[in-house]
Amino acid sequence: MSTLQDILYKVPLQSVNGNTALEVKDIQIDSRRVTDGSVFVAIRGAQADGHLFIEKAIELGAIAIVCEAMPAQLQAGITYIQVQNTHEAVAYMAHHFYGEPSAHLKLVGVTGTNGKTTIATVLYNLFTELGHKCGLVSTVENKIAGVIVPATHTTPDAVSLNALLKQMLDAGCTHVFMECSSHAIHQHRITGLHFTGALFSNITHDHLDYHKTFEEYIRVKKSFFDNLGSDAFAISNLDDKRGMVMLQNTVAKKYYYSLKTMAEFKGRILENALTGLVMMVNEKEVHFRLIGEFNAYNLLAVYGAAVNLGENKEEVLRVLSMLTGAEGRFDYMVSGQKIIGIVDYAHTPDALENVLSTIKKLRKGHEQIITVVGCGGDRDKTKRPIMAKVAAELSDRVIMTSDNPRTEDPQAILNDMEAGLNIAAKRKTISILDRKEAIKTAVSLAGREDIILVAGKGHEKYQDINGVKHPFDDKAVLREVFALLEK
Ligand SMILES: CC(=O)N[C@H]1[C@@H](OP(=O)(O)OP(=O)(O)OC[C@H]2O[C@@H](n3ccc(=O)[nH]c3=O)[C@H](O)[C@@H]2O)O[C@H](CO)[C@@H](O)[C@@H]1O[C@H](C)C(=O)N[C@@H](C)C(=O)N[C@H](CCC(=O)O)C(=O)O
Ligand SMILES: Nc1ncnc2c1ncn2[C@@H]1O[C@H](COP(=O)(O)OP(=O)(O)OP(=O)(O)O)[C@@H](O)[C@H]1O
Ligand SMILES: N[C@H](CCC[C@H](N)C(=O)O)C(=O)O
Ligand SMILES: [Mg+2]
Repeated sequence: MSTLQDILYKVPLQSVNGNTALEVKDIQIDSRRVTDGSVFVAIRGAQADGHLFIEKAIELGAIAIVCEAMPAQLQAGITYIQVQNTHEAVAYMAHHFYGEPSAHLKLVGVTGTNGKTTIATVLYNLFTELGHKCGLVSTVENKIAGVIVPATHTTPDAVSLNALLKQMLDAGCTHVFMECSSHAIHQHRITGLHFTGALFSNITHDHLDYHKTFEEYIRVKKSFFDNLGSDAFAISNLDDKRGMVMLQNTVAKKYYYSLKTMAEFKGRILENALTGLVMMVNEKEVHFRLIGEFNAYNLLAVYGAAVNLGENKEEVLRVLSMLTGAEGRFDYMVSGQKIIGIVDYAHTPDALENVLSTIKKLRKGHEQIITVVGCGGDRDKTKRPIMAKVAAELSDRVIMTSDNPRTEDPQAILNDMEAGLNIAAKRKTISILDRKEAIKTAVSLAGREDIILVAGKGHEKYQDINGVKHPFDDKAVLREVFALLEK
C-alpha cells in the first residue's frame, strides 16, 4: 500500500496541510465514488467544479483532498494538498499508486483525427498472432489478453487508465496499444505514462467545439510527441500536411511513412479493390484484406511500429496480410439481391470524404452510391454542413438522419446539415429523422450491386437520445432490412 507522500512524487506542491504519511486506499476524481481511505482530487471540468464536492467526499470517507484552491474551512484530521493543476497531479498520482505499470510494458500510443482505432486494433491483433500477450485501449473496447473490458471513452481518465494498465501487467501482457484522443492529451489523462512508441495518423477538422481553433487542436496533438522520452520512437505520416510539424520538437527517434515520397516505411499501392489492397511495402509486394487508400496508411503505421518493436519484417507482413480491421470500420456485407452494405464510423468531413471516395474508386461501373448519414448532438456544429455537402457531392442519393442527438433537437441538427446543400445537392437528398426508417429507405432505393453506406456510428450499439441510450446497431438493422428483402 502506498502513502500519500509516495504517490505525490513528482507533483509540484503549492501548500500542504496535514499528515502526508497516510496510507491511501484509492484515488477518486468523482466524489460519488469515494469510500473510506480514498484521496479525493477536485477537478474543474466543463460541467462541474470538483471543489464543490470536497465536503461530500469527506462525508463519504476521504482522508485527503488534493485541490487547486484550499477550502475556506479545513476539517481536522483531513490532509489538504494544494497544487497548481489537479488534472496533471492526478495523472502522476495514479501512475505512482498503481506502481508505474506503463514503465514495465511496451506501450504504444496512437494519435490523429482518424485511424486511431484501426491502427491500435490491427497492432493488437498482429502482436497477439505473433505470440505476445497484449492489451488494447480503444474506442470500441479495451482488451486484456483477449478478455474484453467495455470502454466508456476512447482514452479513459488517468485513474481508470493506470488501473487498467496495472491489470494488463498483472495478466502477463507485455505490449499495450492505446488510442490517445486529443481530449485525453489536453486533460492530462496520459501525462506521466512511459511510452515506448507513438504514432501519428493525420489531422483534419474535428472537435473544434472543444479545442476552439485548429491551431490549438494541432498544438495539443503535438504536445504528445513533445513529451516523449529519448528512448521512445515516434512515427509520423509524411503525406499529412502536419506530419513533420508533429515531430519537430520531439527528442524521440523519428521515423516517417508515406505513399508519395521517400520514407523509412514506404508504400506504393498496386491494386485497390473491394476485395483488398495490393501494396509494395519497402520493395515487397503484399496482399492485404483491409480496403482503401486510408487503410494503406494505417497498415504502414502498424508496420513501422512492429519493426521498431523488434519484430521480424517478413513475419509481420505475412500476418498483416491476413488481418481485417476494427468493427464498424468499412464493415462490409452483401444482401441476397447483391446490394452492398458498408457500415463505417466516418463521423468527420474528412473521414466521410475518404470513405466515399474509396467506395467511388472501388465500384466496378456506375452503380448507385446511397449514403445514410447524420451528425452527433452536443458536438462540433461546424462539421454538420460540411458533412452534408461531402455526402451529396460523392453520392447519388443521400438520406440524412439522426446520429446520437444527445440533448439537442434532432431536427435542428438536420437543419444545420441542410445549410451545406446547394440546389443540386438538395435534389438528391431526403431527410428522415428515424435512423431505422432512413436505412430502410436507402435499401428500398437500391438495386443490384448498388452500394449503401451507413456512416457515423460504426460499432456503436446504442443511440443516445436525450441522455437515454436506446439499443441501436447499424449493422444489425442493415442485416435485418436485407433479410426482409428475401421474404
Ligand atoms: C468534455 C470532456 O472530455 N469531459 C470529460 C471530463 O469531464 P469534465 O472534467 O468536464 O467533468 P465535469 O462533469 O465538469 O466534472 C468535473 C469534476 O467534478 C467531479 N464531480 C462531478 C459531480 C459530482 O457529484 N461529484 C464530482 O466529484 C467529476 O467527476 C469531475 O472530476 O473528464 C471526465 C473524467 O475523465 C470525462 O468522463 C468527461 O468525458 C465526457 C463524458 C465526454 O463525453 N468526453 C468525450 C468528449 C471524450 O473525452 N471523447 C474522447 C474521444 C473523442 C474522439 O476521439 O473522437 C475520449 O477520449 O473518449
Ligand atoms: N488513416 C485514415 N485516414 C483517414 N480516414 C480514416 C483513416 N483510417 C480510418 N479512417 C476513416 O475514419 C473512420 C474512423 O476510423 P477509426 O475509428 O480507426 O479512427 P479513430 O481515430 O479511432 O476515430 P475516433 O477518434 O472517433 O475514435 C473510419 O470509419 C474510416 O472511415
Ligand atoms: N468519440 C467521438 C465519437 C462520435 C461518434 C458519432 N456517432 C457521434 O455521436 O457524434 C465523440 O464522442 O465525439
Ligand atoms: Mg477511436
